Amino acid sequence: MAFELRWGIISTGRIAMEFVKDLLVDPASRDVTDVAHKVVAVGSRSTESAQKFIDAYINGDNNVKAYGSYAEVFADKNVDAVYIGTPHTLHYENAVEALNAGKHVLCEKATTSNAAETKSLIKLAKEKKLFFMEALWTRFHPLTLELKKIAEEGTLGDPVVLHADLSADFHIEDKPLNHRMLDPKLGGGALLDLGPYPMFWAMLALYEHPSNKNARPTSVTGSILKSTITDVDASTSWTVNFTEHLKAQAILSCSMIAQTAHFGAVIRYKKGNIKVATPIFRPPSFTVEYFDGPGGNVVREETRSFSYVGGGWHFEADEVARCIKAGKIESDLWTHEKTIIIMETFDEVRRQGKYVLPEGVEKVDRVQ
Ligand SMILES: NC(=O)C1=CN([C@@H]2O[C@H](COP(=O)(O)OP(=O)(O)OC[C@H]3O[C@@H](n4cnc5c(N)ncnc54)[C@H](OP(=O)(O)O)[C@@H]3O)[C@@H](O)[C@H]2O)C=CC1
Ligand SMILES: O=C1OC[C@@H](O)[C@H](O)[C@H]1O
Repeated sequence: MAFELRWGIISTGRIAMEFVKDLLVDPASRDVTDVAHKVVAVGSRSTESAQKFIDAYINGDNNVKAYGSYAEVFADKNVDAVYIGTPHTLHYENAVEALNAGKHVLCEKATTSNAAETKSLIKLAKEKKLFFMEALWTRFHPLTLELKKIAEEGTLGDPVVLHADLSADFHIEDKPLNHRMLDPKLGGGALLDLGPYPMFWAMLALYEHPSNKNARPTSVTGSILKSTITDVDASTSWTVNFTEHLKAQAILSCSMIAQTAHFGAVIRYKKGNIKVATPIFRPPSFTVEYFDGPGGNVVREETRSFSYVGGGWHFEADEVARCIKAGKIESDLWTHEKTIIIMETFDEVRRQGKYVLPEGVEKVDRVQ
């Protein structure tokens, strides 16, 4: 009998819609039989919006509660886990409230405004013995699991350099100033929205590589180009070195004013490359190139492609359900530590690039 996780959703924006649509996909379509999902409540800043969301994406199911506040979702006894799909800078207070109400939490990326908030949330989750995870969905895709096996079985040797970019032209010139990509109060800009994905590939390929022995990054450099519309970052690049056990560097970038680059991520190993197709949040394929020797001539190339029913968010939902079923408070695949490292890196990039969030936005330890 599958363990059924009962979800409460807060917010009715684009990603909440994608996530809920995936919760409704039959787990059997992805060969999952141990866990299942049920949406029991949707909370929005207006009851009308919550009801519209239920009508549009949950087939108007009368058993799903429509609430005009997030607090009512947290208070609902039938909710086991809360999914947070609000803008980044609201995640902290939303997650604190959910955890204090005794709910497990899956929280969208960027987890919070800064690392101090993330650490504070994780401390609270531990105290309450509740599950907490950043919704880094790419980590749970079948493609990622397969790529990791190939990357770590030894033939390619250690990773040396990784390049990853995520850019998209958001046409910000046509957006209102309170749009979440433009408003500094909502943590607008490229880094907090798109940056988690280049950073994810660095974490997977470099941090998680067995030769790195879980060593944290040894240095970070960052450069920010501000938007001409508001004081958020339009294009950002950064490097992350892992030099304690590896000699490896990640060269990462993101932009909300450039078209998506033709390359996604390239991981360069001593004896080959892995090329991850774009878009790097949900790559359809990757190609492995094997070298003949030190000259770096490619002698063999293999491409693997992946497809499934749904958008790909259900894999992270399955992980949440499995962890909660097993009584875990964190995922082994996407640990609290990885989320903290990402947020610390973003703090440092913002510090170097002089992107300061407005007074009062960062609820814990404002970045100097
Ligand atoms: N994992 C992924 O693939 C993706 C993740 N994301 C992440 O999800 C979060 C939300 O992104 P997205 O869904 O695109 O954003 P949207 O603007 O589409 O939706 C955000 C929702 O948050 C709620 N909200 C609460 N307070 C505010 C506020 N002050 N301003 C605007 N909205 C508010 C609203 O719901 P209501 O009115 O019902 O309360 C709104 O619909 C971000 O942190 C982003 O990084 C985004 C896209 C993809
Ligand atoms: O998580 C995301 O992935 C896809 C992007 O389009 C989006 O802005 C971002 O939030």
